[in-house]
Parts: sequence; structure tokens; C-alpha cells
Amino acid sequence: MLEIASSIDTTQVPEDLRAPLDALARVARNLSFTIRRGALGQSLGHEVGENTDGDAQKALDVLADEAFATALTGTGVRWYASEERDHVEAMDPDGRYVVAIDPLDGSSNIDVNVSIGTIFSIYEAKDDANASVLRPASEQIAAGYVIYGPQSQMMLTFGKGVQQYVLDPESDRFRLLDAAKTIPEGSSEFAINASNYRHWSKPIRAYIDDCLAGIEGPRGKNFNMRWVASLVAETHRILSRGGIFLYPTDNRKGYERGRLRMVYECAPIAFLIEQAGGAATDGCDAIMAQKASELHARTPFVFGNSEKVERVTAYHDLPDHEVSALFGQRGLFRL
Ligand SMILES: O=P(O)(O)OC[C@H]1O[C@](O)(COP(=O)(O)O)[C@@H](O)[C@@H]1O
Ligand SMILES: [Mg+2]
Ligand SMILES: [Mg+2]
Repeated sequence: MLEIASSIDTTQVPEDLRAPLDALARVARNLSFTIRRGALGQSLGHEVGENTDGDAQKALDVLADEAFATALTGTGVRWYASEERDHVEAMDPDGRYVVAIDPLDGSSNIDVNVSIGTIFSIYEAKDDANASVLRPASEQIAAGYVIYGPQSQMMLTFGKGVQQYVLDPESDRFRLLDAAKTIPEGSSEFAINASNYRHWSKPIRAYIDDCLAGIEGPRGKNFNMRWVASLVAETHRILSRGGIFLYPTDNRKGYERGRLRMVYECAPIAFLIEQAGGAATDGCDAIMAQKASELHARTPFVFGNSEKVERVTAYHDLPDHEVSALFGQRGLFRL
């Protein structure tokens, strides 16, 4: 019966997690419909306020947050930790899980009809609300995202690989497409907001300089660049065809730890990426070994094909004279 009523094919979903996963999938399916209707339905992209982190809240951010909180009630979730809420909030006192969520990722893209998403992470709940989410990312028991794009898709992990689902417009359910999604090798794409170049640290500048130098530089090959400004869309591209994403620390006020948030953005994406065979760090150290200091804490974030992510770490280990050298003189990374 559950299979028929469910909004996702749950054959690969552990039984204990089916209720919250079905609630997440049901809201995602409804959001996908709302987003597709766009301006023909309710206004989604106008600003309605500001969240704790100082980001403008769009109507769709709030609508998505309320829909997920409502749907997760009664599904075994004890704590709800959202980008759009000041604190971790109590749900079912007998619930077994905590759900951390970025209800709507890539808000700046709502009005321009570019892919946006939802990111979520699940842990076993502890008695204390904050302790339930301020813990090593490696303690996640599930993570996933939904991309609302030309197709709506969901990527899910329970720590045994990554499952890819597609929202079938005919059955209105997320159907399993690939039970073991892995990141392809061989891409030469990097994703970074290059408008922040002057604010980056020397190792990040050096890494990007060497990519931009292309075939004439120490890497001896040409690279391509992408920047969608939706973390979910960048992750989906990397899971689909490989590459690397960087949102490093920079010297703008408020960006000392980058832009992206550990609990409901970086931890779940890192879990998915590692499960798909890639790597995710803060530029040097694995995200999965780290924990946030508070619900909305940020972290620099680098993820993608393992060897590319390791190369960024290696740039941080270079002696200062190597980092400062023009790419022509930087010898260590010549291929
Ligand atoms: O506008 P910037 O600085 O390039 O930042 C883009 C990043 O900000 C985000 O939009 C932040 O997420 P939210 O939209 O959930 O706040 C990421 O999806 C994206 O990677
Ligand atoms: Mg986000
Ligand atoms: Mg968001």
C-alpha cells in the first residue's frame, strides 16, 4: 500500500526512513509544480524579509520552509533545523530523527527561471536540539537534494552509494533511474564566482590562475568555467559529468568562512559527493570530519573529482615563493 501512495519509489529507501523521505519527496513534487507555474501562480521571487544569516528571504524560501515543516510533522522527526529559522525547532518529542534543510537553494535564480533546489540532511536525534546538528558530518544517516530544473530530480544517499531519481510527470512520483550514481572522471570544468578574485587567498588565486593559463600554463591543458549560483545545480552538473566547485574563504567582511553553510548545505553535499566517489574539503581538510559551531555557521567549500580537490589542498601546502610566483615560474604543478 505504501508503495502506491508514496511520492517516491521507496524500494531502495531503508524502511525506518520511508515516512520522512516520502514527506520530503511529496513537498518537492508540489514545489516542482509551483515553480513550473511560476508567475501564472503565486508570486515567488519577491523579498518578504531577512533570515538570521542576513540573506534576503524570498516568498518561495518561506513557502518551501513552511511546507517541509508541515509535511515532516508526524513522520518521526524530533528536531527541524532550517536555513529559514533562527533556531533548531522541536517537532515530535518521540521522533527518532533530526532533519536539517535548505528548503530553497539558489534563491537569486527564482526570478530568472534558472535551476534551484532543496538540500537536506538526516541524523539520529539527540535529546538536545543543538547537539543533534552540531556534530561531525560523518554522523549523517541520510542526505539528498532535489533539483528543480528542466527535469526535477532527486539524489539520495544512505551511506551506501548515491541513488538518482527523476520526477515522472506522468505518475507524479520520483522514480529510481540509477541506484549507484558515480562522478565521471575526465572533466576539465571548474566552478567559482570569479568576481571575487581580488578577495581570495593566494593559494586559491594561484590554482585559478593556472587553470586560466590553459595550455600555455603549468597544467598544460585548457579548462572551461561554469557558475550557476545555485549550489544544487553546480552539484548536479558535477555528479553528471565531473569537475570541481570552489566557494573559498575570502577577505570581504562576513566571508571569512566563505558563504555556504555547514549544517544544511555543505555537510549533505559532501556526504553525497563522497558516496559518489568524489571528495569534499574546506580547501584543506575533509568536510565529513568537521562539525559546525552553530546552526548557521559557514565553511569554505571545495568539492568534485577527488584528484582535483586534492590538487587544491596541495596549492595550500606550497611554499609561499611558489604560490606567489607567476604561473610561468610555478614549477611544482607542471604536468
Ligand atoms: O551569489 P554568490 O556569492 O555567487 O553565491 C552563490 C551561492 O549562494 C547560494 O545561492 C546560497 O544558497 P541560498 O540561496 O540557499 O541562500 C548557493 O546556492 C550558491 O552556490
Ligand atoms: Mg543554499
Ligand atoms: Mg536557501
